[in-house]
Amino acid sequence: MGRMLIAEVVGTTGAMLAGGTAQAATLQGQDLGSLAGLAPLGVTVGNDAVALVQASDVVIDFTAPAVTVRLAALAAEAGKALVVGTTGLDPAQTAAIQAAARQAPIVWSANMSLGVNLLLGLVEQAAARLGPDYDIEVLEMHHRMKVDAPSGTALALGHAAAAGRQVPLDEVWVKSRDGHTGARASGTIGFATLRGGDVVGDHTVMFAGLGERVELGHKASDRRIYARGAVRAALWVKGRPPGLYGMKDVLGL
Ligand SMILES: NC(=O)C1=CN([C@@H]2O[C@H](COP(=O)(O)OP(=O)(O)OC[C@H]3O[C@@H](n4cnc5c(N)ncnc54)[C@H](OP(=O)(O)O)[C@@H]3O)[C@@H](O)[C@H]2O)C=CC1
Ligand SMILES: O=C(O)C1=N[C@H](C(=O)O)C[C@H](O)C1
Repeated sequence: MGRMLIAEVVGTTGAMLAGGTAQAATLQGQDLGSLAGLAPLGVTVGNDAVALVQASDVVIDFTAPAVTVRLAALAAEAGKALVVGTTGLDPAQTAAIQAAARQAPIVWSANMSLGVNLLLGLVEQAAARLGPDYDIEVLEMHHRMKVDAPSGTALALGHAAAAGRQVPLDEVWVKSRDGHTGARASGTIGFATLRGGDVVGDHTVMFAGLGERVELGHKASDRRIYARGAVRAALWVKGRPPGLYGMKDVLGL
């Protein structure tokens, strides 16, 4: 995603690349433009997150949960805006982002695409309308390099379905199944995770009733949609008051 984000920032009117950090020693000092397959930009990879936050109006983060928590703290300290795409945060890490959003404007979304954010509303509506006689299952597939499961998007879809039913997701979720599970408990929301190849991101929410099944889904075929959404969020969040925002706010959905 880092490379995609560089290309998207450079190609977007009104946006300018202030810098970027990476972890790998081999990347330090390399030109960010060359890394992204563009002409050299004269801006190189660093490893100083404090300097990056100081140099930026908005920081875009697609990394790993521990990095996101640190960046959110730095953004809060400096009062700088942050866009977070990273998934797989645990409850304590989630609380840290929420706390940082009291001092800085933060857009946080498990999926920056327009299609998925539209789907979230449709799923909430379907869950509310179809009612408890329809069993809800969320199925997702991603590329073999993905490290967290279920995907952030699958969990967001689960939250949307739970909101439609007016129940907290963590009281009804079944994140995986194995062995003698017994019959499906009524009212639960199940998750199934597939990993393989170069799948960009497939999500399906099934509402399985007796005699029919409704399926709502989204298939991403180009990771650029995420970068495009993130840069749009960055332009939107600059200058906003502190708070935790979502793509729904950015897209006006
Ligand atoms: N919200 C959305 O729309 C989307 C969210 N994502 C999420 O974004 C995250 C990243 O995904 P992806 O790009 O595929 O993952 P990658 O593993 O390819 O990239 C993660 C990057 O984070 C960097 N990183 C890790 N630790 C540090 C550190 N301490 N300082 C600086 N950089 C660091 C790594 O740098 P290095 O290479 O040097 O190790 C690497 O470049 C995941 O959580 C994924 O789920 C992905 C796509 C869309
Ligand atoms: O890691 C990915 O690739 C993606 N991660 C996000 C998620 O966990 O939902 C968004 C998208 O599905 C791609």
